[in-house]
Amino acid sequence: MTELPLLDASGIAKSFGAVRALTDARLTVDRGEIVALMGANGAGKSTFVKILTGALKPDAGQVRIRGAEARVGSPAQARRSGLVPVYQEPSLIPDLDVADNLRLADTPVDPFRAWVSELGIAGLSLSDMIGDLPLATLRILDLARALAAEPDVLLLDEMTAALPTDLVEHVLKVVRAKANDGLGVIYVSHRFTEISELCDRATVLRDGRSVGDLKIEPGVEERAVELMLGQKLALGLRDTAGGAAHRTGTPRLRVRALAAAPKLTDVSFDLYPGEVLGVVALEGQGQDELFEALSGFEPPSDGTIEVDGTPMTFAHPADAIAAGLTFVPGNRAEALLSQRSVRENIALPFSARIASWGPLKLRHERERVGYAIDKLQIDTRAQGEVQRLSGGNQQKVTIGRWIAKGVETLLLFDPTRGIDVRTKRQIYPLVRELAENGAAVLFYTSELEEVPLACDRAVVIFNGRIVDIIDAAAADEATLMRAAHGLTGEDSAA
Ligand SMILES: Nc1ncnc2c1ncn2[C@@H]1O[C@H](COP(=O)(O)OP(=O)(O)OP(=O)(O)O)[C@@H](O)[C@H]1O
Repeated sequence: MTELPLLDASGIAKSFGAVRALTDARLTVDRGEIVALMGANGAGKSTFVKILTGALKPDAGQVRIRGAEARVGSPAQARRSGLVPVYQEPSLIPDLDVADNLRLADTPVDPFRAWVSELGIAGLSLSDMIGDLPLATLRILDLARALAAEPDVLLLDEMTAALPTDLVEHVLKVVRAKANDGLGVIYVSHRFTEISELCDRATVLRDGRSVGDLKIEPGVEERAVELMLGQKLALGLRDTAGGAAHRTGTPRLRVRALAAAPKLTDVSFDLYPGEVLGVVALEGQGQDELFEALSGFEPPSDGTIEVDGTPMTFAHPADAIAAGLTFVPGNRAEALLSQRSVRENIALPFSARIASWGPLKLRHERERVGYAIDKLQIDTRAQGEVQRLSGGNQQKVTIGRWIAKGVETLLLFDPTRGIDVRTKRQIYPLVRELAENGAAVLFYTSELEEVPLACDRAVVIFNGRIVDIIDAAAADEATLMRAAHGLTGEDSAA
């Protein structure tokens, strides 16, 4: 007799007003199985995960656990049924410390601490304030909390989207080991490399409907994309030629011996107009401090920054903005006015010049906003409030703003977090177009495969210093990975 599936959800439907997020979603997970839930931005993945874990009530459908109807009417009920999520956005309360957050959710402290260190985070104190911790650490804490609850089915919604490669490796190892012990896992991700490394099977959603199941095997990627999008898409090619930058004359940004506590020790580079300069680093090598110093959020402790040949001191974000430096933070919550509309959010930078608005400018603004929405294919079905968009569509809004407005110097910190494969392919040429129109772009990405697709060169930061500068168009992931681990030249050949 074949064993009943651990989890079996079928016929799930959910609408938000006029938006039909799910019409007929289904999936099954067996004991010990890791199932990828795939779909383009806005396909309904997060809504599905929220329904399965009691955060949303479905309009229709059935959830069965080992063949018996399951009660998932609230998060507590779902948890008692063994279904435990890590949602797409960090769920810990920023104004409380770690210990208080654990108390609130009745999380046992010792297993939590054991999972935190197993997952690669050292030196966490229970008195650390959540609001002071980097996004990547928060994601690990969310996962450690979920594992400490001893689930039967773990639902991970883009858990790794903000994680650099080394932490991703820890997560994949732990999840695989738990599955080997019998845990069922639902794994939502836009990262194919992780899905093919980790998952046994994929189930694909398109426009709120389950459209197919695929066994993960070599060559499955193309078929998965076709199912997700309803059309074929060429993968793995750079769409635009590189080398728009002429690295002569005065750089837009000249950084020398920049240091910022605790991790940035000595970084020097030049960024030229017309150039997209990648930044490659594993978790906590100083990249957060570099972007905070350049955007005026945390003044550096040492070193110099010149913009177009003029020395600058950024004591406040306003100083960096006045010098033409635009920062797009990795944490979209910091960048968006969540209760305002998509259009208002994209038009935000225009309103800085409100005094000079006339009818022509307004029309120009509307056209530019429309252009960005169109170019990024932002799903505007729930456009009245940006917080109602899917995660990937919110991320597109943070970028769309600068596509609409145009920029001099753009500091992008992991800009494609949670964005689907098709839109990523649309974003790289748009970033390159900004550069070709004279912008200088600094582009940190936690996804190494983006470097050759988007950048001209990449600086590799290890231990707070630049250890390598790589010609990006030719850089493969293995080369970048070795460099990110601090292995260059002869070391890496060994
Ligand atoms: N509270 C809400 N109110 C209105 N619409 C919503 C709400 N939550 C989700 N939606 C809409 O439901 C649809 C599906 O969103 P969902 O977040 O489930 O997509 P997703 O597949 O997880 O996308 P992504 O890959 O971008 O995270 C989207 O059109 C979204 O705007």
